[in-house]
Amino acid sequence: MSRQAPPRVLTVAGSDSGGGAGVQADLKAMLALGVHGMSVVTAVTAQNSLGVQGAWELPVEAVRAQYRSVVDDIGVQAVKTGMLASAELVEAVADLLAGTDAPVVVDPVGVSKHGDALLAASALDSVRTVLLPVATVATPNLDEVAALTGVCVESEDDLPRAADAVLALGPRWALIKGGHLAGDAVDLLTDGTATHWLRAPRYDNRHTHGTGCTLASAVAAELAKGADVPEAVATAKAYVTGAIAAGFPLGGGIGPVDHAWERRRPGG
Ligand SMILES: Nc1ncnc2c1ncn2[C@@H]1O[C@H](COP(=O)(O)OP(=O)(O)O)[C@@H](O)[C@H]1O
Ligand SMILES: Cc1ncc(COP(=O)(O)O)c(N)n1
Repeated sequence: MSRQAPPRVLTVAGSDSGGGAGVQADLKAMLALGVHGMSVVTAVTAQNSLGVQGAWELPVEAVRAQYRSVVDDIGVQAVKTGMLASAELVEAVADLLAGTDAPVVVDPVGVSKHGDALLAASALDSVRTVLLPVATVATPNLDEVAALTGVCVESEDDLPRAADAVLALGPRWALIKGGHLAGDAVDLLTDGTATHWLRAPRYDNRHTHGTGCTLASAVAAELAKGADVPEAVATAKAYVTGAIAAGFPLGGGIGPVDHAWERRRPGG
């Protein structure tokens, strides 16, 4: 007797050879949260704990073909986007996503934790004008907020202004990640009407490679399972917080979060 398929979630993102961020992090988070993860690879990076040693974009045709293969046969209950590399890819992906009814989580990935560029400066305008308008939830970090809106966040008090500036670009919800501030790890979720502060203890752990990818994928997984946006974000925040607390050293630099932290707990 065959069982019913779990909810299906698609990541449209770059590959991280080191396995800590990008498509690899996305698929691990999706597995941990009980959905079937699928991928459209947009770019391949040679990457490890020390940095990004090289990056190669895939042709637009290859990105479109992967998307069609997945969506036309298997179907998706949620989509997450990550590294899109160039204006051409941002526009092609936004065009594909404009045709889906599934919720779309856009993580507007700009630079890696090591400071390496993952998006061409010339693509920022396309992110603003065609990608963010198709997002159900946009999840920028503070550097991405500054690059996209010009708003500089220096403390928690600036988060509402940042969220308003991101919402003005068209996503239904903005989740502003305050992970780069000092103090508690505070994020702000709003649709312009409802406002939810998400507060977690800051873990003094430098092994945070892949935090943003993991959070956005967890939001997509929960949306695919039927949660509404505030519920999905609350569950995803708890999941990424546990993964950061359990982040481990790997190589000589910044190690990854532990996607399987719940299974490693006693009794998990
Ligand atoms: N040291 C930390 N301890 C706990 N939570 C953190 C820590 N660093 C980041 N976070 C949280 O991880 C999530 C990802 O945020 P962030 O690291 O800012 O994203 P990005 O990877 O895009 O730079 C957010 O929920 C943020 O608050
Ligand atoms: C392919 C790819 N996608 C996204 C990130 C961002 O993750 P982080 O901000 O943790 O470096 C990355 N480093 N590599």
